Amino acid sequence: MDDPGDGKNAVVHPISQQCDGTKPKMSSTRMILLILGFLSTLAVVALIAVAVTQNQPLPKNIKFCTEKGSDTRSHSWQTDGLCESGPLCVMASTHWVWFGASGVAWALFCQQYGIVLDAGSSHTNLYVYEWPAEKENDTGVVKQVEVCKVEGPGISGYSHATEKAGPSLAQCLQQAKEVIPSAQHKETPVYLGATAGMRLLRLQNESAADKVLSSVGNTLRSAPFNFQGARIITGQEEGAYGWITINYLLGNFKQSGWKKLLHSLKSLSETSGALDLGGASTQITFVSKDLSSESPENQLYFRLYGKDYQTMENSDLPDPCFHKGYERTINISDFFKNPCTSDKKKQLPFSQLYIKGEGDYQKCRESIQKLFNKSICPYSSCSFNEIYLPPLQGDFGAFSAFYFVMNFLNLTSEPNPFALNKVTSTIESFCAQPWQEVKRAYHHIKEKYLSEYCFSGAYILSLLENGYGFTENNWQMIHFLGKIGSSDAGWTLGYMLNLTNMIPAEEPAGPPLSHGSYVGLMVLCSLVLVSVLLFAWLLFHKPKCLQKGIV
Ligand SMILES: Nc1ccn([C@@H]2O[C@H](COP(=O)(O)OP(=O)(O)OP(=O)(O)O)[C@@H](O)[C@H]2O)c(=O)n1
Ligand SMILES: [Ca+2]
Repeated sequence: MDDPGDGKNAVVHPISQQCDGTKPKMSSTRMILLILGFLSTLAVVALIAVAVTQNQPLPKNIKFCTEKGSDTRSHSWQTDGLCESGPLCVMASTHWVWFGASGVAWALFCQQYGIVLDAGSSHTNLYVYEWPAEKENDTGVVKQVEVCKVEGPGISGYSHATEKAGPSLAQCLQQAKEVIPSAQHKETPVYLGATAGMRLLRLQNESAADKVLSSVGNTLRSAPFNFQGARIITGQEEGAYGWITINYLLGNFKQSGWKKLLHSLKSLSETSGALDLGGASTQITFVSKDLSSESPENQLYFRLYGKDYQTMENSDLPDPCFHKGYERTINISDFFKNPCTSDKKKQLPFSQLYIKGEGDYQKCRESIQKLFNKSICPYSSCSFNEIYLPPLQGDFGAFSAFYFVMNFLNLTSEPNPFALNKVTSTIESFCAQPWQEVKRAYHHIKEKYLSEYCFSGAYILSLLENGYGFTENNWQMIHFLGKIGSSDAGWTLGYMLNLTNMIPAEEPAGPPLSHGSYVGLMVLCSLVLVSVLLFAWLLFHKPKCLQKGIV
């Protein structure tokens, strides 16, 4: 700035030439005006362009509430018809959430819901998931808000009364209706996926399996939700969706992660493998360094059902995998009924078997080991039973029965997992406890589960060590997980993410600039505009003020 108090000391500046009464030449004034006009226009255009581009609606990611509804829970939102017509919604409830688009436009988004029923071999679980609609492609935003355990057996258990399979789900559907605001019911997708129990029933009795599916389909169709199908999923899908679930919940797909998932299989080594053990099947899923799969599915799936049985001379069957003092009677006809044992059917002179526990971990483990046939492998490496298994790699999240059993035995120590020898010795000493003692100590636990923890512990160790080849060295790469955050580890979340297109086919659409660059550019453009205007103002007003100073 020129010194207004002392004309002599005034800094000589093109503008100050006017203070001397010297008129600037017309051509240079016009030139300056032209430059100023050009710069202002440029700054205004840049400001508008940056703002418009940055705040463009992101088509796939945005959903608006469409109906008026009532809300019973603090994290759900009432909606208003205005939301149907455009991005501008009117706030009608204190529960509403407003998202500002950098001061240019405002929009309201509400919660979305999805329901998945996991129709397992032993039971059915209904899960309700919730996420803010506008963020559906962000990892970690989908959360389990409810789980309901269906009373009674798994749906495959209704093979003799197929019409009862559907109604068995009614109570959990009612619970879902209460959890999800009624305005959202119509647009809430509901999926049912049936696993090993139904796969086995389909092999045994296809028409019964169809009738069960049709019964559950009818019940789900008559619920107020958006029914999307009830089907039997393959073991490969179960493994893959379990893998998606845990990696989604662990945040391994965050931002660049989705890109990694889609574009660079190499960087997927940063994901966790998934180990699932159900009542009638088990899956291992992980990303292998070996990208050229020798096995077409590049995943492995196998069914394991029941236990090995021994030469039977009489109807007493000593079983080392049950506690000493434990007894159970089973019908031979039931035993040979399922497809995994039917080819071993024998004519026996008795109709029932009396299982008598021996509580011998070593013997139990040896019997189980015989299930894993490692003698033939048509590939460079196998788990067992001729199933391709590339070298193990990275961390693994182990859930379902892996978790139930390890959790019961207090062997799920995180973040410092127990060493393999500690796990083995714990299971061994648990198996050695007499049944009466076990029952007394754990009277609060369902007898069916309790009686099988010794077998399940030995089975898990056989599967992981002899089957998959985990050793003392990489055992601690296995993390036994029940939940991650508020969501259960399992295939259902991954299934829903896939079917609702929340696993984007390409990197999620986002604003072209990062927030920092956007703010920086806006500030820069604004500064240019302000400077230009200030310059223009000085150009036209300074003479007077300076003249005042000189007078
Ligand atoms: N609290 C629990 C719940 C289940 N289990 C046992 O864990 C096994 C697996 O249960 P789950 O994962 O629910 O199996 P499903 O999904 O029904 O079976 P699948 O996936 O094979 O269809 C069952 O044998 C059950 O006895 C357990 O020990 N403790
Ligand atoms: Ca399961």
